[in-house]
Amino acid sequence: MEEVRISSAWVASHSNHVKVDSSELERVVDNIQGSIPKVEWNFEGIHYFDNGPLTVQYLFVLDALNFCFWPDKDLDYNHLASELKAALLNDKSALDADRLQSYTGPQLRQLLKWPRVLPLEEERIRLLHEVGQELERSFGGEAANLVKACGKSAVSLVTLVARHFPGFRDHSLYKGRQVFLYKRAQIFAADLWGAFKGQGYGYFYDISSVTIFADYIVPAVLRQLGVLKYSLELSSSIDAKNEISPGSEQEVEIRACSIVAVEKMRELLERKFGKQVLSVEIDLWLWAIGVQNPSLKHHRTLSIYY
Ligand SMILES: Nc1nc2c(c(CN[C@H]3C=C[C@H](O)[C@@H]3O)cn2[C@@H]2O[C@H](COP(=O)(O)O)[C@@H](O)[C@H]2O)c(=O)[nH]1
Repeated sequence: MEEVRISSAWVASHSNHVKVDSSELERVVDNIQGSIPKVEWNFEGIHYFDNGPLTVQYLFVLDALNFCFWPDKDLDYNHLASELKAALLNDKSALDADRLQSYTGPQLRQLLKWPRVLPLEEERIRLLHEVGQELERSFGGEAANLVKACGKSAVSLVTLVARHFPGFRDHSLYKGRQVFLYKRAQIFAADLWGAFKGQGYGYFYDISSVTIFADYIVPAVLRQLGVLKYSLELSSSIDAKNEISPGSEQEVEIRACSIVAVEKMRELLERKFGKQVLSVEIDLWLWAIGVQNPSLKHHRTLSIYY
């Protein structure tokens, strides 16, 4: 995703609150002796998988809702993934395009076995409807057709998803410029790649183009590793669990600098150790570290993008 790399690099070079610390980056890479620990996709064993188009539908709906869990301290991604799986095992048509268009908040809560209002619930419903309507209008109701239309290119898939589904257009304005981050659109491509083990619906000749998925866990891990350095003001705000406004300089810098840090890590792995690693693999390693550390302090932004 050239536009993600280029616009994130611009943010990093104009950043006021966040810096990528190259010497710490080198230390981290040396510590692991240039080998990114391998983390299996679905290491948690929570995802639906049947090796067919229903898996694609599942992953698309999952990534349409893959954002903002932190406002409810008991809710997390695992819950969403495993309850959507349970819903499909119980009723194979639960995520059909016509059904997606008719879910109400209480019905979604019931589907996810969640006892109270979900964070950003109205947005989740609006996005489910958007996915159902556009899948029906342009892709015969099936996310699998969306994937077939991308010609085995992850870049085309991300572009196609963003073009058809406004809820996936994860971008910001930073100092007047448009910055592209595309977290959920890119993670959809990566989830297909991971679930189908790079075969069939998961084969993309350009999977190396995908960047990390700028969420609230990976930046917190990079900060803990010392690779991201925050200003005193930003550090105190995050540690005090203050909310950071969506689209603020601080928020965009946190996300963009995380992308840049991992791209630099990738370059270093190649230059120093001759290793070619995908950003997706680094992402999964960092994310797995983060979710296994419940005391990790992450930034809190109300957003449908991550
Ligand atoms: N960068 C990055 N961010 C990711 C994921 C995933 C899940 N990926 C699945 C794919 C294969 C694996 O086996 C995973 O199961 C979720 N998130 C983000 O984390 C946050 C949720 O955190 P918590 O509130 O603690 O559940 C939220 O912003 C969510 O969007 C990832 O892989 N990379």
